[in-house]
Amino acid sequence: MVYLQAIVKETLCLYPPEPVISLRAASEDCTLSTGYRIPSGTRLMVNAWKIQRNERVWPEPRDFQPERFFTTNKDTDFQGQTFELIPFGSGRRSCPGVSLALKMLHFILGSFLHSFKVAKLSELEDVDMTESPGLTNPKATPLEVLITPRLDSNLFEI
Ligand code: HEM
Repeated sequence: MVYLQAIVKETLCLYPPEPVISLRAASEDCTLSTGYRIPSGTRLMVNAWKIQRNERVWPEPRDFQPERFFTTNKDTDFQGQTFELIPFGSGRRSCPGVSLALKMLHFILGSFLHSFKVAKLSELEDVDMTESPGLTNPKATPLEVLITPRLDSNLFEI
């Protein structure tokens, strides 16, 4: 279960369902470390997708490496205080559904993988993970996989 939780973290890191977090307004003047000056009142959108692939923060950011959450990023969580991983946002308007979402993701993914084997259509071709523009980070090509029951077939009879 610990490894499955790391897989969910890595998935929400590489493919945040809300890649650009909605509007905020700067409450006071500030200057970012990159030198940008942001006057008070400026409307801002936070690009979580970009932050979560920033190589200054994440080693090999484009590789799918759930194990990073046991080593280099073991203290990174979804509480909104580790700003390199913010798929649920941060602060007063962060996602109130985070606990429910994580419980459901772990439960559904765990039950699904326990019950079914999932395979690619072709051993020779990788799954196309290209993303396309959209509010919810849709994939460019719909996912097609082969799903076969792992458990005895009479367990699926009603
Ligand atoms: C993987 C699942 C989910 C993800 C990635 C997600 C992500 C987000 C993000 C990024 C925001 C904006 C946060 C911000 O502006 O800082 C948000 C807001 C919100 N989410 Fe979620 N969410 C998920 C599931 C859920 C669930 C299960 C519920 C409810 C049962 C929920 C209810 C809400 C609500 C009501 C807001 C608006 C909060 C506000 O504006 O004050 N979300 N979510």
